[in-house]
Amino acid sequence: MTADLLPPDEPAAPRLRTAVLGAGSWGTTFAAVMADAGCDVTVWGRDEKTCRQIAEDHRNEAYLPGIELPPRVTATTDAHAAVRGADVVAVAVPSQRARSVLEPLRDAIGPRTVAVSLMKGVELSTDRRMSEVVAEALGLAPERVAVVSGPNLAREIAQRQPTATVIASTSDDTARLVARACASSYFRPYTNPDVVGVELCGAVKNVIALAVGISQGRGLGFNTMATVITRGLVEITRLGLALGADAETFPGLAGMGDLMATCASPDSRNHTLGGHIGRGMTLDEAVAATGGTAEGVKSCRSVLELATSLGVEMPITHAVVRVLHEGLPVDQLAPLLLARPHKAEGA
Ligand SMILES: NC(=O)C1=CN([C@@H]2O[C@H](COP(=O)(O)OP(=O)(O)OC[C@H]3O[C@@H](n4cnc5c(N)ncnc54)[C@H](O)[C@@H]3O)[C@@H](O)[C@H]2O)C=CC1
Ligand SMILES: O=C(CO)COP(=O)(O)O
Repeated sequence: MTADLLPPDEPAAPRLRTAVLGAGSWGTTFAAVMADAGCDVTVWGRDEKTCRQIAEDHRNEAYLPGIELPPRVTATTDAHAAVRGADVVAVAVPSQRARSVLEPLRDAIGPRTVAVSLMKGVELSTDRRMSEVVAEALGLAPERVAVVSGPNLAREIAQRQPTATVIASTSDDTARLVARACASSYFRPYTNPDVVGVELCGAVKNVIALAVGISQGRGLGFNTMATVITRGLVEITRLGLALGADAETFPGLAGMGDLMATCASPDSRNHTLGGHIGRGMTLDEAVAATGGTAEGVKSCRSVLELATSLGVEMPITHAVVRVLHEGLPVDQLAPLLLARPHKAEGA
């Protein structure tokens, strides 16, 4: 409904001011999503040329070739200026870099600003989820932090193809503010109080997508893919429940939804990188050939550490760690998983 169609006693909600830290594919796309939802958006990026292109030409050719950005998206290399006075600050840098990007901004965050993690990783040095890193680095109470996670491949959303997502926060007010900042005719947010579950789904599905990519790179077909996805969801659920997540989150958009999108799409960096490994590249070659941020490469280790510390079995994640980081030959991955002792499906 446009402002002039509102009844006279219902004033239009004030336009939100938002910032996005990170001018890569998801940061730029989410900025466009928020602008299409009616926000004024400032993107912060490290690269001057990229910021100038976003602000002046309404494009980010390095990350979103051919996409025209809404004019309400601007950009700066001054992170303090970007976040000052913002109602919502969304963070979309590689997970392992988030703490160092955010800590210097602690004093620039306003007393009512809400921070949003768009990241799908787990910090290596601490095994912390990204919403925990965001809260710690910015000195915010957990209820001022939200997580956005779901089947959200950046390129499709930048083309304004319809999708849905999950906005998780321990505070319903925070989740609803973020939903208001990003809801549009093609982007439908659902709120969820289960931050732990939503966030783990986003991080671990990248590891499962690596495993699916590896199997496809080895020439294996749909039965293998379905097996890895289904058993992958079982291990995501097991870890989530051990950390207190809600069982209903896992078959939802952030769980099964994102697993399906990431494990099926050639746009997924994790899926693509897994394919390179399956076809015989070394990890360094695969990282270089893929480009962009494939979070599962690092987060598989922190996820496994987290699982081990809780006594949770995650055989697919463990196998991915062994192939990527411990020298297990890629053709040994399937035999390793299939040689495990037989058991009941629900055990
Ligand atoms: N691309 C996608 O479809 C989606 C990505 N995500 C998540 O969003 C996060 C960001 O991913 P993308 O935007 O896709 O990655 P990207 O690789 O497209 O962009 C990363 C951005 O971070 C910047 N960056 C790298 N190191 C930095 C540092 N030390 N300090 C500051 N900036 C730095 C890069 O210059 C680049 O602008 C990841 O956690 C990813 O899992 C979540 C949903 C969808
Ligand atoms: O998270 C994503 C889709 O929801 C993007 O996946 P990749 O990081 O593997 O490209």
